[in-house]
Amino acid sequence: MDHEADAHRTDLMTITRHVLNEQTKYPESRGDFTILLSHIVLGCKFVCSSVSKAGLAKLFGLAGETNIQGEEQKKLDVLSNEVFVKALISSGRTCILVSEEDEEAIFVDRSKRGRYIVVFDPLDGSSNIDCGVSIGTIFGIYLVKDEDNPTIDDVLQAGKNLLAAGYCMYGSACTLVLSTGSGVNGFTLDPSLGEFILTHPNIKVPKKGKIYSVNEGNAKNWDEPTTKFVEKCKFPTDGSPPRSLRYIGSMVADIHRTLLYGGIFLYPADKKSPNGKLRLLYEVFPMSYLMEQAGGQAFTGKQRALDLVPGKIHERSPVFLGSYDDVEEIKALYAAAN
Ligand SMILES: O=P(O)(O)OC[C@H]1O[C@](O)(COP(=O)(O)O)[C@@H](O)[C@@H]1O
Ligand SMILES: [Mg+2]
Ligand SMILES: [Mg+2]
Repeated sequence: MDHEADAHRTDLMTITRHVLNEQTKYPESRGDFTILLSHIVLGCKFVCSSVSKAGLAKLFGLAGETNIQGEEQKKLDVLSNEVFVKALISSGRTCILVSEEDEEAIFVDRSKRGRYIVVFDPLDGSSNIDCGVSIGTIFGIYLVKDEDNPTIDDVLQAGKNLLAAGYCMYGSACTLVLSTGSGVNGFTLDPSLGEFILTHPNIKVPKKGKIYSVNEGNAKNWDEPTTKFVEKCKFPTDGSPPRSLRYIGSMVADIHRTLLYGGIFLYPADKKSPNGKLRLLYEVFPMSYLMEQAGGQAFTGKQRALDLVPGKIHERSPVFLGSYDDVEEIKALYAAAN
């Protein structure tokens, strides 16, 4: 055997093995986190399979449509929520769940309770479902203070306290991007094997990007720093070429592109929505955590996004996140305006 060639062969790493490897860094670990993640992975596989069949809904009676027998079916975002709630509770490792789809936090029954809090957006970018554009699931994981007495204050923690965060994108491939606090890794589902395989090890967002991503339809209501930033992207005055605009309208897909290609994603405050649109706990925090773990930054217009402490579970926040240098630029514009 050619040992040199063998040494250069890349290891085949499944998500389960990756998480088990991470676990060995914590000798006191009881494997609870690994079990929790395996249930999140299960939820992602289930939703991925439902999303891929969404276009057939009318024929076969899948989510959100009336089937040929005239039976009403559940909408895909409602179905996804039920899948994740069930998968998380049955892991036996969660104590509080916060979902975009549920007005109140879910406190898990004592008999099935564990140490982890999971905040999640079961189906992000849901307006893109019907045209087959990429959508996803976003999640963040916190630890509860006292497993026997979980309270809502356990959920209202700063984003910097997250233990882990990730998203699964249901796009041309099903890709799960995860950080457990030591970098960011991306896994692609091999549909025939049913396994997520490490395809994007140690993702680092380029230090500076050539793309900006924003809903320009809101431009007439923007504040001055955002307006100036976008103007600079289109009409640079430093001799650099104009930046490209890319906006999918699914946060998962826009952030995935930003992580891999660099650039900046903006959902600013505006006159109509003074807190922006995106939800702090299950959209802004997990994505900001991933961006920082990949070497980028996340800023609210006033402060580091992960330093915010939510006052309520469905609170919103403006956010600017992406390549380190691009976020520095918007920070400088806000500093100059204040
Ligand atoms: O349509 P807009 O205002 O540009 O908003 C797009 C944003 O809204 C969202 O779709 C909100 O997510 P949901 O589909 O989970 O409600 C984000 O994914 C996306 O970044
Ligand atoms: Mg969303
Ligand atoms: Mg959603």
